[in-house]
Amino acid sequence: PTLPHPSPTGVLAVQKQAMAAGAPGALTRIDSGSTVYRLAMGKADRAAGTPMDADRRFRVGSVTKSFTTVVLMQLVAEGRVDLDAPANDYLPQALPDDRITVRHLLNHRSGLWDYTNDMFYHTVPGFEAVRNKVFTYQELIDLSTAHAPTNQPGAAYSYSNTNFVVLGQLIEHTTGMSMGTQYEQRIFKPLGLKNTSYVHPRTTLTGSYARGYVRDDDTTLPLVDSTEQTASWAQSAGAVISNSADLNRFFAAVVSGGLVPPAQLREMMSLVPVNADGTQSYGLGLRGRTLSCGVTVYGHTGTVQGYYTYAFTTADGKRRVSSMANTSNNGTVNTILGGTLEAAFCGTDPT
Ligand SMILES: C[C@@H](NC(=O)[C@@H](C)NC(=O)CCCC[C@H](NC(=O)C[NH3+])C(=O)[O-])C(=O)O
Repeated sequence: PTLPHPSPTGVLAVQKQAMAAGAPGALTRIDSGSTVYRLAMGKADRAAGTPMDADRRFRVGSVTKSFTTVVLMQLVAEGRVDLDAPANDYLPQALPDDRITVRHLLNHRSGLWDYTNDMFYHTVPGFEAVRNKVFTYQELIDLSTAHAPTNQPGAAYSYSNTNFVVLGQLIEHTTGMSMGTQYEQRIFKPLGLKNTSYVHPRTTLTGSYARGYVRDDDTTLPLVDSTEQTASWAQSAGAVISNSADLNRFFAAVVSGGLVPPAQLREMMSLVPVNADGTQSYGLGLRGRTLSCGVTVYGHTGTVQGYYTYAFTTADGKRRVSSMANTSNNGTVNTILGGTLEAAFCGTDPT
């Protein structure tokens, strides 16, 4: 089906609403065939008064999970990892349940508790306690397995950062190489993603970037500048830094088979509904969103202190959008920002 034209005015309306709800700034880039829309407003740096622009780098949070999945699926294609084998076959230290398969980690059905539930129960104190900390994968996994599982392996979908921390440990243990090197050699370099990096545990962003501001649980308190952090609590579940152009190029490459062979791509894009009306789904390290005009788009969302991200593509890679608002712990902003998908793919314009 041919898509409606993108609505740049619809994107601007969404970004304006996100700012009214507390985001210091927002940016969106749409690549639609050879047409590019770059839309930004508000501030990239509140203290300096620097205006936002659509090319600035930012922390992409869980969009990292799609990068980690590409590395893993390349290992599957190379015959080095079997999706349906017990994850314990590939780990230095066993998970409590041998029935957890590699696939369960990729589709959030392992039942492993998400340690961030405890870590960030109180948003700003939790963040301040870890922002300069460096964790090993095992330390994060141990925080999770101190809790009972949320479900039996395979029995239910339960989103958990722990799954992708285990996958980071699995990839490093299997290849003997760091995640950073794997991202660089298997994705960043081949695709020429010059604005994408994995600098864990370095805390600073380089080049032209947006600062991020996390909101306190007491919303009467000022925003906290959360730009510099090790992101070691997230690592292979959320520590990639990128920009809208690179994310759009990445997801186009994923769905057009430029990064993983057809068999593995089919597995990644096999979506299982995860909400009541089926408009939200999950494949392997990929979220699916079915929009009002009937199109299902593939990609991932991201939430890391100071940054909300949406990065999605059509199944054929012809139209992609990446949006970011530089605040977090503000569900209203996060929901509003999701409206850029409707504007970009369905031409929806609330004005
Ligand atoms: C949901 C999202 N997941 C991710 O991006 C991962 C990396 N982030 C999280 O799990 C949220 C960590 C806390 C953020 C903090 N929240 C709190 O501290 C809440 N008390 C904040 O909002 O900055 C996704 O997959 O789309």
